[in-house]
Amino acid sequence: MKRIDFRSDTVTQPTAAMRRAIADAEVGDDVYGEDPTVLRLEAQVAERLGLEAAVFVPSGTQANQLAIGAHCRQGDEVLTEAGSHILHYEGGAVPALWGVQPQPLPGERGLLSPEDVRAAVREDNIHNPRTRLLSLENTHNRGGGSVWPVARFRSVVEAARKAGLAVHLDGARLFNAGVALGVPVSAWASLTDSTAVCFSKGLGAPVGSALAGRADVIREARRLRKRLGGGMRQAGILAAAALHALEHHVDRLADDHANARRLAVGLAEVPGVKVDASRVETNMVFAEFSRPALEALSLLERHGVLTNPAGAPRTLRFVTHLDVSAADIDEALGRIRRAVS
Ligand SMILES: Cc1ncc(COP(=O)(O)O)c(CN[C@H](C(=O)O)[C@H](C)O)c1O
Repeated sequence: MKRIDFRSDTVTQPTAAMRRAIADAEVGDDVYGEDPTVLRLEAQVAERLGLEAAVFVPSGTQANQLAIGAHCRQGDEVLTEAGSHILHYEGGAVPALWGVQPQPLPGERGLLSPEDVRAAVREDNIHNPRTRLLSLENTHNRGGGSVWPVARFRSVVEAARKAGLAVHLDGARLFNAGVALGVPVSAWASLTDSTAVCFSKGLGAPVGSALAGRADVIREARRLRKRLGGGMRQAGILAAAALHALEHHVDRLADDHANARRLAVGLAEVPGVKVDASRVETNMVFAEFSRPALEALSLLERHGVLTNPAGAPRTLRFVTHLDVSAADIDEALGRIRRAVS
């Protein structure tokens, strides 16, 4: 039975056209700054995000961690929403790599308010960690793929700036946010000091992310990347895939969003499954089952439908992507109906 894989949009496979772009890539030694394809990608990402510079990195996790290392010093504090990826899925890197204390702030579907930020910033007192950075996430993974309204994002960034904080955006799925609202990704990214974007998720590249930002931040991030062993040589073969993805796979994210809505509407009609289809904003569907999440996950897996836990006791996360079609959605719904009946 063909597996229908909703575990994540990280599972996408490079298309034949992308593989041709990889094979034809012009390359050089990127540690010497001589890989023309990496240089082209970094320039394009900076320009598209409305930021001064960018550095190509192997993963979204590394992009986020380089930002924290570049913005913060030991004993500093980073404010972030309580469900953020940097808190839950990066191996404790914030304290482990940088000696920085994360301060989780309860948000709603991953979004914060200016008041949340103002209330969390510590006064300058020798007892206190220094609140140095606000790290936001758009779309928000544990928030269900939620999108930040641009005006709200701007007001939260302004509150952080007034308090003297730098602002980082984990934009692993920022292109999904842009397609969902019909705005360029610079609408959010240009307001920040640094923004991470991933090519290896919905955009379908096999590997790679980028950190864009102020030139001084990216210079420091590049040094930290080398320190972490992230200096890559002929990385143009990976950058070519990212360039191909930026050219051919951004607009089609709307298909993933339509498939997510299709899945949500279908799941809402399955007995014993609870889904609020109106809350599906991008490529994620959070569905509550009438049994513990891991039991539901195993049951669906036995029927060839792969998912991941979503963080709540009975909820599974379904992520649509390049390798899931509308026909796959209908097939999966049939399998899920049979599985839970
Ligand atoms: C918001 C956000 N920021 C950063 C990352 C890290 O990207 P990678 O390190 O996996 O490239 C992810 C990956 N998210 C993955 C997924 O959703 O399946 C897992 C949870 O790590 C992410 O969702």
